[in-house]
Order: sequence, then C-alpha cells, then structure tokens
Amino acid sequence: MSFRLQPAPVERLNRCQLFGPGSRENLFAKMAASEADVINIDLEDSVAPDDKDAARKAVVQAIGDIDWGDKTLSVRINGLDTPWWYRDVVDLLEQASDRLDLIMIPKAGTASDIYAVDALVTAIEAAKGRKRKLGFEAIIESAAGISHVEEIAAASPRMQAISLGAADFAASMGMATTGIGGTQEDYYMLHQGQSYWPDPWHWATAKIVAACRTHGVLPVDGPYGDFSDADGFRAQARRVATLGMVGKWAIHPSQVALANEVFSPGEKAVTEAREIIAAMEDAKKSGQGAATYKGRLIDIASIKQAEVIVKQADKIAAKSA
Ligand SMILES: CC(=O)SCCNC(=O)CCNC(=O)[C@H](O)C(C)(C)COP(=O)(O)OP(=O)(O)OC[C@H]1O[C@@H](n2cnc3c(N)ncnc32)[C@H](O)[C@@H]1OP(=O)(O)O
Ligand SMILES: O=CC(=O)O
Ligand SMILES: [Mg+2]
Repeated sequence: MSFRLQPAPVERLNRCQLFGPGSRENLFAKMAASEADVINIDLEDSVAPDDKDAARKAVVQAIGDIDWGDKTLSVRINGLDTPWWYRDVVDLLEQASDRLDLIMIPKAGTASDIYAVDALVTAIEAAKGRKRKLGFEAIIESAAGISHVEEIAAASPRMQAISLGAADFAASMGMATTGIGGTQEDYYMLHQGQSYWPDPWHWATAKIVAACRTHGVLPVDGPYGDFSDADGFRAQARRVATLGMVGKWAIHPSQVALANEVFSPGEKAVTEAREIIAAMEDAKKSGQGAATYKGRLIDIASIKQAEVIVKQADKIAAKSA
C-alpha cells in the first residue's frame, strides 16, 4: 500500500441519477417525487438550441420552488465548446437558490475544463456571498476525456462524481454503433462455432473506476438508451457494479427501480458480509490473520471487501429510517 491512503468519496447514496430535460418543466415535480438518489436537470443535449434560454430560466426557478426532499440536486450545464455554458453557470449561481448541490460538466476533456468552470464558480460564490460551496460532477464521453480521466478526477476539490457517457463516447471514439450502452451485436467472439458477446464498455468503465477511486470521486455509469429493455439495463448495471461503480443514470422513470435494485446489496450479500467481518474478529482474537468461511479463504482484505457492502446497506437503512 502506498503511504498515501485512498481518499474516501463523499458520504451519500448515488444509486440512481434520474435525468430530465430542463425544457420539460412538467417533469420536475415527477422527478422530485421519484425514488432516485440524484436528480439531474439537463440544460445540454436534451434541450434544443432555441429552448436553451427558456429552459435555463425555468430551471433556475424550479431549484428554489420545488421541494427536492433529501435528493442530491444537480444541473447539467452545456459543454465548454458552446456559447451557452458560461451563462448557465452565471445564472445558476447568481439567481438560483443554494438548494443546488452540484453542476455536471459534460464532455470534460482535460483538467483545464474543470479548472475553467471552477474559476468562474469560485468568483461568483465570493462575489455573491453564497454560503454553500457548489460540488461538481463530470462526464467522460470523449477520446480526450478517457485519455485524461485521472487528471480530471483530481482537477478540483469540488469533484464528487464522474459518469461514463456511452452515447457521446461511442461517437467520439468512432465506434460503429447507434445504441446507447449495453451489448453490441457486432462485438463478439467466436469459439467452436458459438458466439459470445463481451462488454465493449469494460475498458472505459474500469479506467474511470480506477481514476475515481484514486482521487476519492464516485464512479457512475451513464445512460442505457433502450428503456423498454429492463433485462438489458439490469445486465449492464450488474456488470458495472461488479467493477466498482456506485450507480447508474435513468433516462426514463422505469429505470429508477432497476438501478436502486442493483446498487442496493441484497439481504443474502449483507448477511454474508457481516458474517465475514465477525469471522475475522474471531480469527483476530485467536491471533490469526486468515480464516476459513464456507470453505474458502478470508483474510484482512476480506474485511475491507465486506465493509463496502455493509456500509452501503447502512447508508440505505439510514435513508429509509
Ligand atoms: C445521452 C444523454 O445525454 S441522456 C441524458 C439526457 N436525456 C434526458 O434527460 C432524457 C430524459 N428522458 C426523457 O426526456 C423522456 O423520458 C423520454 C423522451 C425518453 C420519454 O418521454 P415520454 O414519451 O414522456 O415517456 P412516457 O410517455 O413513457 O412517460 C411515462 C410517464 O413518465 C413521465 N416521465 C417521462 N420521462 C420522465 C423523466 N425523465 N422523469 C420523470 N418522469 C418522467 C411522463 O411524464 C409520464 O408521466 P404520466 O404517467 O404522469 O403521464
Ligand atoms: O451524455 C451522455 C452520453 O451518453 O453521451
Ligand atoms: Mg453526452
């Protein structure tokens, strides 16, 4: 282990981030009433250019007007390659209430992108005497973003989460697909006449998780476009959960329960994790660093693995208490 301990990410649930266009005001109350841990109101790609100004105005208003309960509230601003992003930041910080928790920076390509937004946010917070410091989340959805993901994760103490955006990522990488996430028909292996479909998102997912874990940032999976395919969503979510991601976006309300289900450890997993911790306590008392649990090796590392599950279960229990 490096002498530098791995920093802990922010202590909050992030199982599901529900998205909705900032131009569809009638969805805001429905989003607030959902079971998602995080709400992302979008000013970027789901809002048409002609609607940008009206959407921004509506979002600024809704941040203060709607009861968002205990949800983490985030607004996705426009990309730094557009004429809209600075106005998004200025109006959100000058005019919206401090109920806003985060802004999401799309298409982050380098640490300088985060730095530029940080500089603007810091200046407005000081000028306006805003008491709550705004947090950031970013989307990795370009070749540049995935190449520089570690410096992006480290770019600002405001950074709380990073998502993989499969749609723009596929476009930027020149991938031969129009699907958003999930299995890709032509990405297969042939063995003895049988086809197998590996995960084309695996490399990017693992790279994002490593960068995030190094710098105490939450790694999150982005959209699964086919919202009629619950099984496909579940499979994608289970794969990224296994690789260390803490949650997934929902681009339709039907995906919220699916994400919550996958990123909430089941009773069996929690019981087993608690039993492993207890078995290791017993082992320690008798001076052993390793023990046997259900016929398999457990050791000090098993405690840390089990704690990931127990901590998540405790956070969920605290939320519903
Ligand atoms: C690649 C990316 O960047 S993804 C992130 C950006 N994209 C987005 O934010 C898109 C988010 N999703 C949406 O805009 C919509 O869900 C769509 C366009 C996909 C489908 O919208 P609709 O055709 O209205 O969906 P549908 O008719 O199935 O809606 C069913 C119900 O859920 C509501 N609903 C739909 N989307 C949402 C949402 N995002 N949040 C909350 N409620 C919603 C509808 O108002 C409707 O409510 P009702 O039963 O009270 O009438
Ligand atoms: O913004 C998200 C994406 O998948 O692109
Ligand atoms: Mg995108």
